[in-house]
Amino acid sequence: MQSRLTIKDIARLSGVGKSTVSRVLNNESGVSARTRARVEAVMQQEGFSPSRSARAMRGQSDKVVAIIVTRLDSLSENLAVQTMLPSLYEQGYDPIMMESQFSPKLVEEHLGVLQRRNIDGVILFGFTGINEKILQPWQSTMVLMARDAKGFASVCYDDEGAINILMSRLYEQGHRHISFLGVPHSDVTTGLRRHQAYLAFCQRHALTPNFSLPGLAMKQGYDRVAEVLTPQTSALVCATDTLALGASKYLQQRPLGALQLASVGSTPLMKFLHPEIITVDPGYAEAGRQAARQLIGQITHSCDLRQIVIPSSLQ
Ligand SMILES: O=P(O)(O)OC[C@H]1O[C@H](O[C@H]2O[C@H](CO)[C@@H](O)[C@H](O)[C@H]2O)[C@H](O)[C@@H](O)[C@@H]1O
Repeated sequence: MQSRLTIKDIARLSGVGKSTVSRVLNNESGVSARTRARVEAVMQQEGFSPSRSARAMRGQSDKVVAIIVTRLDSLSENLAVQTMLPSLYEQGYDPIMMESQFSPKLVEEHLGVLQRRNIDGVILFGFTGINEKILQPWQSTMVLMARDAKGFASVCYDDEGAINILMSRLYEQGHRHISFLGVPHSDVTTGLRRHQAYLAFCQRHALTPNFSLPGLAMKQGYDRVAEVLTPQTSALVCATDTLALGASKYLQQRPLGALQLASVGSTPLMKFLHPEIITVDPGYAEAGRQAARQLIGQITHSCDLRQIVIPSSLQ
């Protein structure tokens, strides 16, 4: 049962000041482990769940959801977030943004804070290495983005489909020496699945694969593109727009003759800077819309936990 106690009451019962309780709630530093444990024990014992009442007292929204992105500077995640926000606002939800930096530990910490603040739900951009156990308390009020997990709602991209579309287009155009710049297999979706789709296409069409898997950063595309270029290479598929932007900068500085670039992303920046690059849109905007709709449905108990896969489309 939810308690009617205030932060002041918790401070009194724990023998600390209000600011210390607030620090514990916000997971801030400056509180000893012993004090933190004492305050948490009191809150648990009293069934204390502060945020709704605190928000209501401040005249703020009582409907709050969190969006945990992996990187605030990710073009693809921003596109998804941009379409989540209007749906959330429309239904009266205030979003809180957090960043995980691909750190499972940070995800755990963020979820701890959100749980203590008793928020309504979470949209979590997933990644390899997150311990699914820490997600369990959120099973009915969480939507995973770009990853699925048994028993959770999710919105994913068709990684294999995106690469197949690009490879088929290049093959139709007559390219037979197609290289690939990607992401290490430790990243199961953007890394392993996209690379495997490239290899499978090469095998089906008797093409010789030529690839490098540097990572997600633009600089890695710039630094490593030369590794995959041979005198025969006529096309290059990049697993992400960001890698393609790095590769194209390298190619601008050292022109190597005609080379058709292709990438997964189709972000506005890429379309503006390089309309000549063939791109596939994995459906980031649609994914954002669907995730917001799904989460609201879960919070209001009006929809099941669905696993949604957004189809890719050639742009
Ligand atoms: O360079 P970006 O615009 O950031 O796009 C790169 C890829 O970002 C996303 O994948 C990465 O983050 C996912 C969580 O959002 C994570 O699950 C995945 O392992 C990471 O590679 C996005 O899902 C991809 O489509 C982008 O290509």
